[in-house]
Amino acid sequence: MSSLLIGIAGGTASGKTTLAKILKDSFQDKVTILKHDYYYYDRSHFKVADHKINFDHPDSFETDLLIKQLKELKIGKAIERPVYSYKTNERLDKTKKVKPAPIIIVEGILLFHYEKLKELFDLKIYVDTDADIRLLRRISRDIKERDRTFESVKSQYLRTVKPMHQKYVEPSKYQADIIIPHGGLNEIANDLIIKKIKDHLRQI
Ligand SMILES: Nc1ncnc2c1ncn2[C@@H]1O[C@H](COP(=O)(O)OP(=O)(O)O)[C@@H](O)[C@H]1O
Ligand SMILES: O=c1ccn([C@@H]2O[C@H](COP(=O)(O)O)[C@@H](O)[C@H]2O)c(=O)[nH]1
Repeated sequence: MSSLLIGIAGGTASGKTTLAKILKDSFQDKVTILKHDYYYYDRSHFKVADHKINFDHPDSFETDLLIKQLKELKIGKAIERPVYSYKTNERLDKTKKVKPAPIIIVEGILLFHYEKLKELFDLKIYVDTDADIRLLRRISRDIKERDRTFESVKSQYLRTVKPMHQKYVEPSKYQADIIIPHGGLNEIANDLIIKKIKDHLRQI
């Protein structure tokens, strides 16, 4: 089985997970989703409040491991992916088994920054959402789901998230095959991607 590898990149809170979920709902067990975030290095020795961690720099991820595991999935082998906690900045001791599937979706802010990772994708999608909308979404999400305070989201955003977005994420947009404006619930774009996936499934 040759899997179709789809990369979904875009700034924080642009709608990457939302799009990946829409595709998963449409194709169910034919889709496996991986997040680059699972591959964050362990930073449990720092507290988020220390403001010393730059989670938005390309060196924060163990990207070589993601590349290795994607190559295994692509040839039909199951992998044991890392498990990361946003609440403690920790790579946990346990791993999680991920089975191969005809469609493998990877999502992450910086996927198209790395040459060797970028070239693995059969389809590269960049979800493009205005910075003010993304910031508002991130504030709500991080307070609700990632145990953060407004002050910590604000200072992290100004210190690292915004400058790294401008330096690394935004330029990587031009590596994409498709750029989706108003990310998340853009029905026309989502329908086009669904059609592309159906074409692939018909061929295998
Ligand atoms: N089109 C949209 N309209 C309103 N809220 C959205 C939309 N797309 C995503 N969201 C919300 O914004 C937050 C971030 O979206 P998410 O898909 O998780 O982004 P990402 O994976 O890029 O960080 C989530 O709370 C999600 O429910
Ligand atoms: O421990 C962590 C790990 C990551 N982050 C932030 O997460 C976003 C990437 O996730 P999205 O779902 O794409 O928003 C990135 O901007 C990191 O700053 C974190 O805060 N803590």
